[in-house]
Amino acid sequence: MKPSLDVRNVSLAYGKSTVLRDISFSVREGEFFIIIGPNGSGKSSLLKVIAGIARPGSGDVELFGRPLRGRSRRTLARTIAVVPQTQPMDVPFCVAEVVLMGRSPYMGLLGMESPEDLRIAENAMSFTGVSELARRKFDRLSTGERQRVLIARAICQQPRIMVLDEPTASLDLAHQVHIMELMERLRSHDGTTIIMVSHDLNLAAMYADRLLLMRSGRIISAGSPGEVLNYETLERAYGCVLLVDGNPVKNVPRITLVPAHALPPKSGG
Ligand SMILES: Nc1ncnc2c1ncn2[C@@H]1O[C@H](COP(=O)(O)OP(=O)(O)OP(=O)(O)O)[C@@H](O)[C@H]1O
Repeated sequence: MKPSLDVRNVSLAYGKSTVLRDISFSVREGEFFIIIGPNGSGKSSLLKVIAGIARPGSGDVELFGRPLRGRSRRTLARTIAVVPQTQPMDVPFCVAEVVLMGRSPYMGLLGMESPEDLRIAENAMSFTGVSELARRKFDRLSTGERQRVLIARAICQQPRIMVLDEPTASLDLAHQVHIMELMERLRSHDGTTIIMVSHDLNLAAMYADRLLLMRSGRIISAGSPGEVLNYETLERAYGCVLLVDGNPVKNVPRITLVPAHALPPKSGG
């Protein structure tokens, strides 16, 4: 399959601080691709570069073989949709209005929605299970509800690539699985490429076709969950003691944090 995303030798600095160093990888069309790594390793910065929000100091990004550089926001928004980290925000709109904003890259100069735009927005709300919330104020929703509304908005863009920054953070277990299943359905039904940042290694292992493990702005490892999630690589990346064994539900590694008090006493001490 052809790559939907090609990142070549990308570096990024904020002022004098370099946060991405010579990053290269590609993502196939319809792939579920998850970026993992410790805090501050550059995951969100990488997503910003991929989505055209941050411009790399050097290197190139291509979407479906065409350079990202120079494309207008409107054109870009028809190819790639971003679901940002959910934070409480002051948005004076109801859910239906927020979701419909996802159609703006397709609307005319007057910004009037067509019956087709409304139909797409309704389908997106139904897909993410937020139709009953349509008239509620967005900023009064729970974190999980807001997350699903932002995903519905992104779906309205009808993107070929969906980029999500920690979409399951602060969600309960059922909602975490729900969000991951929604993404899996988008991938398998529509062939949408899913690129996600996650701190949940076990969830990532269950859903990702491939993982990218970062540390200090560099790629430490990339490949299938089985290739990336071994304890030497993970302990090097995270600097803590982990147990890696087999997941009883799926044939992928399972990661368990080992607290200091659970370690056997050192012999000869
Ligand atoms: N706008 C900014 N200006 C200056 N430094 C920034 C900015 N955004 C991020 N950084 C720094 O860049 C580095 C990488 O941050 P980034 O948010 O990409 O990491 P991350 O892997 O997503 O972290 P986390 O897991 O904590 O969300 C960090 O040291 C951070 O402090």
